Amino acid sequence: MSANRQKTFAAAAALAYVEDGMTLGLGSGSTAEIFVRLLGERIKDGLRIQAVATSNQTAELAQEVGVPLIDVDHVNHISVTVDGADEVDGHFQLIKGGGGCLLREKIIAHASDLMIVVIDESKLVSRLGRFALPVEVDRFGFSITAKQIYDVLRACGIAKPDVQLRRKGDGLEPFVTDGGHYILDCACGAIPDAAMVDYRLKALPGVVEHGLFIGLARVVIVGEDTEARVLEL
Ligand SMILES: O=C[C@H](O)[C@H](O)[C@H](O)COP(=O)(O)O
Repeated sequence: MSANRQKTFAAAAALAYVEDGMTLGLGSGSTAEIFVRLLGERIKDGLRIQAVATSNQTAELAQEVGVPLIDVDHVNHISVTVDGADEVDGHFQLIKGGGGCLLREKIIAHASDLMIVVIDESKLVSRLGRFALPVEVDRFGFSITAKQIYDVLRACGIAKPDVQLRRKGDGLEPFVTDGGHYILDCACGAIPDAAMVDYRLKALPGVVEHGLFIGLARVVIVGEDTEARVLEL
């Protein structure tokens, strides 16, 4: 069965958490995009909400499908954020940032009363790390930061980390985030202690943010072939 169908079940189930008058955080990526499109349909049917987007791409889509956006610096309170993930483990720890939107996603998730993660089944893992961990870094001295990240990952028990600068599709130019930073993708194989990696990466001056989301998601909705499974902490 297609991952797209599973993503649609998950995104549709997240609508049950949306109520009139809420300010929502809109995540990024293909699953969050399905949610935004479904939200647009509800708004056409009379739902009244406003939203803040976690990427330029999501903002463009929201405008296209009629979801009213509010400037992030005019938001007082965000009730619910709905976002995708690249990996989710049994403790609701996430890897995010496959699309390079992790910084804004984390800012909005952290400011929300509730973060709901919508995924297809393939994203559930017993241990994080099969997906390369994206780390957003300042462009200045990124090679120095890459070396420091390598050392941190080694110190966290990852035997052979591989830290690579993310490039655009053409492979020539570095990928640049909405915030103007580079992404270093860190292949780890498995991450034995995500909390330690979180803490130690954040201590590096060149690291702007990383894709480990720990203690943020409280609801995970897993799209399956015929329905969605809602997991709550
Ligand atoms: O930067 C991108 C985001 O963290 C996405 O939410 C994540 O990569 C999952 O995307 P998708 O739903 O397309 O698999």
